[in-house]
Amino acid sequence: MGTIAFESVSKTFSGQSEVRALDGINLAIGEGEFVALLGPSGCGKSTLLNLLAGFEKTTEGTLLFDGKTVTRPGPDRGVVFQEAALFPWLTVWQNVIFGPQVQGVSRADYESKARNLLKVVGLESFADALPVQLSGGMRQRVGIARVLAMSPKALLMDEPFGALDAQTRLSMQQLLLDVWQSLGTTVLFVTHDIDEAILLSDRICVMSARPGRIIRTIPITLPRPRSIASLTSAEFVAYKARIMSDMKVSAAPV
Ligand SMILES: Nc1ncnc2c1ncn2[C@@H]1O[C@H](COP(=O)(O)OP(=O)(O)OP(=O)(O)O)[C@@H](O)[C@H]1O
Repeated sequence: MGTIAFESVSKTFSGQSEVRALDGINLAIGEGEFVALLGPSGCGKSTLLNLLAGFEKTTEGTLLFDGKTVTRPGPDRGVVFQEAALFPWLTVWQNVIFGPQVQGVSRADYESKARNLLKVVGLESFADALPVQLSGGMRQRVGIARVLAMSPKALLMDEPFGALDAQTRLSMQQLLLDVWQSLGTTVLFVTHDIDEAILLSDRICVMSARPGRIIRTIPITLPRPRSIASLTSAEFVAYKARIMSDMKVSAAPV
């Protein structure tokens, strides 16, 4: 469960001027797979994720989640954005249990799961804190726990660590590797960051500038379980060189 299929999906935004954001996207993601979308700003990465989240509608093509056409948002697809959308007036614990409570899950069913999630994200001792008392990285940890508390079949992550400093970002990448390793949830992860895409994913889809197309799919076969130590392996560096060349990224002239 948690399978994703984009079949010839295109998206045009109409307004004063039309914007062809995505063109002919074909992408099949299997259960438990971790796929990164990598590409320049404005290439349609967020649009692709928003279609799958059910926030936007396709213009052409078919988009299936677990074999059913995506028509609206749903708890089977948990979305994590750059800034965790926490309720500032609720404690960490109340934020994490909010979704299951609203869904009518019984307290007995959500309580042990939520406690475990807080442990997994290293925030057991902050259960009673308010979001304002937390750092950006801690807030993002709560955001992830909050989404996972809904037991989604897929996690849709849109630059979730983009606003964090380099060191916090590394620790969040490690956390996500560990969470994914233990839960096996399907993940679609949007990023600009080549290192992040290689470290985390089973497969990287490189997108072109607008209109967004998938121009290259690169399987990443670095051994798992991975850790941030993988960032310095020779294999990792070889992947990076190849992707930089695919994306035509080169050192700026001095
Ligand atoms: N609601 C909208 N209405 C009109 N145009 C839009 C809308 N949403 C996105 N676009 C346009 O579609 C294109 C793709 O945007 P999108 O945000 O998906 O790109 P992105 O790859 O995620 O960029 P970034 O990495 O900068 O977030 C852009 O040109 C953007 O301006």
